[in-house]
Amino acid sequence: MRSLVVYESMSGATKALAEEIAQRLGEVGPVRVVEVGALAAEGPVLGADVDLLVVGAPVHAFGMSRASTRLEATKEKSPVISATIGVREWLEDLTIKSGLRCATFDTKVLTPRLPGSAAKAIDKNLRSAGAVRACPPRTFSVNGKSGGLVDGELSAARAWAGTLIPSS
Ligand SMILES: Cc1cc2nc3c(=O)[nH]c(=O)nc-3n(C[C@H](O)[C@H](O)[C@H](O)COP(=O)(O)O)c2cc1C
Repeated sequence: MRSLVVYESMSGATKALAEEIAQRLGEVGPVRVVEVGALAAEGPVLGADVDLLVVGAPVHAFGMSRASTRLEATKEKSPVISATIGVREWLEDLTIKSGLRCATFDTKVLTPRLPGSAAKAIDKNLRSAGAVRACPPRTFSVNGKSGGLVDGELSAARAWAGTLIPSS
């Protein structure tokens, strides 16, 4: 199984999860983990050789980030990792093969627990573009806007990635 793990991240929490997920998926086949702006710079068409697409992003203002929320994030921490575009903008131009398996995740603060999901929005967009769900969207928790992952979330992400591997 060839996997592509795409992430957007401001201060590194979502990136750390993406790398953990990629490491687990790498146990069963080739995997690439890439920041969304870097991938978008390669063009809007996703390689036909990908079997599983995993996309992760932080929740900003109850959903996917926008240019304005990413600017706001730079006030929390600068420089940010995803400094060019976010998943929202990448999805606008994305072309994928029909039937591509996809899984989405997001990061959001543990307390106060706020409504809203980036993962659900990404999932909806990917399925509109022709992807099929490998599993429901998943949320992982962080300690405040740039306080890093809540303890246990890296191992939870690893376990979640394991559920994306089809049993042979
Ligand atoms: C501008 C901005 C808006 C945010 N809005 C929300 C929100 O609506 N709900 C929430 O739970 N967390 C919110 N957060 C916290 C982010 O989800 C958190 O910073 C992110 O998960 C950290 O991941 P990263 O290190 O990969 O950027 C917001 C953060 C920023 C910077």
